[in-house]
Amino acid sequence: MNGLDEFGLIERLVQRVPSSGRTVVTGVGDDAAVLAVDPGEQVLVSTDAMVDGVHFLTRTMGFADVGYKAAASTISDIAAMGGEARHLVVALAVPEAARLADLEALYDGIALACRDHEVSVVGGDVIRTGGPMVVTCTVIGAVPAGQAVLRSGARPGDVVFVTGWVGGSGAGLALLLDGTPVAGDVAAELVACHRRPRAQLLAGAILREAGATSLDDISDGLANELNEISRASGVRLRIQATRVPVAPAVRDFARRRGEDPLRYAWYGGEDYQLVGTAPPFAFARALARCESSGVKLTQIGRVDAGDGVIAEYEDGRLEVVEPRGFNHFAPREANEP
Ligand SMILES: Nc1ncnc2c1ncn2[C@@H]1O[C@H](COP(=O)(O)OP(=O)(O)O)[C@@H](O)[C@H]1O
Ligand SMILES: Cc1ncc(C[n+]2csc(CCOP(=O)(O)OP(=O)(O)O)c2C)c(N)n1
Ligand SMILES: [Mg+2]
Repeated sequence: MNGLDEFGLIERLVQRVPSSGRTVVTGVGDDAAVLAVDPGEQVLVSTDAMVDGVHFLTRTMGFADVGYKAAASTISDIAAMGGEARHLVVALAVPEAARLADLEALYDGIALACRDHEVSVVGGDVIRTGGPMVVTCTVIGAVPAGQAVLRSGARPGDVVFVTGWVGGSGAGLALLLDGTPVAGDVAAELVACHRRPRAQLLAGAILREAGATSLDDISDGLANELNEISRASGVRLRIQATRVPVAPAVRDFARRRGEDPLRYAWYGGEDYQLVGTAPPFAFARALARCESSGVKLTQIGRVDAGDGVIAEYEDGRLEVVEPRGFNHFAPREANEP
């Protein structure tokens, strides 16, 4: 580590990231951070690990991308509760072969994600490992007391919606792994979706305020997340497949590979868009606010009594959407979109 010991390394890395904020009483440097909460709030906490060889390869991501995505994908869990993200704690397991410049690039990626999402780093841990690099981010956020949007509130009659475009990250990964020839701008867009996802904090807050009844972020694929909501809420979700906003670049990419573009939306994962439900009047309110804020929001279906997720295709075909998608403990071939 260029002659730096553990404490020198921590100092060097922390210098690169935003570390103060309105609610930071004591940040990096003591046994624990001291954080203020406003009256009438509840605290949100979530953690996610990113592992070399599982979540990224040197072939698919640079170190700055790894840092950015580790932070943004963790922050996304706060968006999925309708909350405000505030602080990040970063635990870093550093393999023997890592160079200081790699860790600095990783931290520059974390710093950029912190700025984009208005979050500060208030602590962490650095350890050496004989195994692969592991970056674990823990995010701390807040939500008005009693207003966090759970997965369990969907009710028959609600609208099912998704934010933004989906499928880009899975297609970007397929492109990085197999190198399908596509136009330069299409390739750049798909790769950016995979490497630099953004947490949908504004959309989450708008949807909470408008009265969404459930929310989840797309880490493992739309098929998995819809099934999570169906299971937690005890309802059936009926999805109109043609309404799923598969990104135009994904359609282009899939066409060249002779694939169904929808597979990247159902099973690709890591889009970090939000999927959820709301009563029709609440959805209309959210849609108006999203339009005036430049947030894309699309109705993709309806909630019925029953269970499971059903997709309706243009030709009238109905299909059960199985909760298949990324699963760490499934056989390797089951994790391909
Ligand atoms: N090792 C663990 N110990 C305790 N809770 C866990 C553990 N791993 C996951 N969880 C919890 O299980 C739930 C589902 O986890 P996960 O599928 O990873 O959620 P998500 O896809 O939203 O990140 C979350 O509430 C998470 O905090
Ligand atoms: C090299 C490589 N192979 C496969 C993937 C795909 N992938 C890895 S983890 C994952 C799902 C999201 O990660 P997870 O740890 O399950 O996040 P969580 O659901 O806990 O938020 C996906 C789609 C990838 N990003 N990179
Ligand atoms: Mg998780």
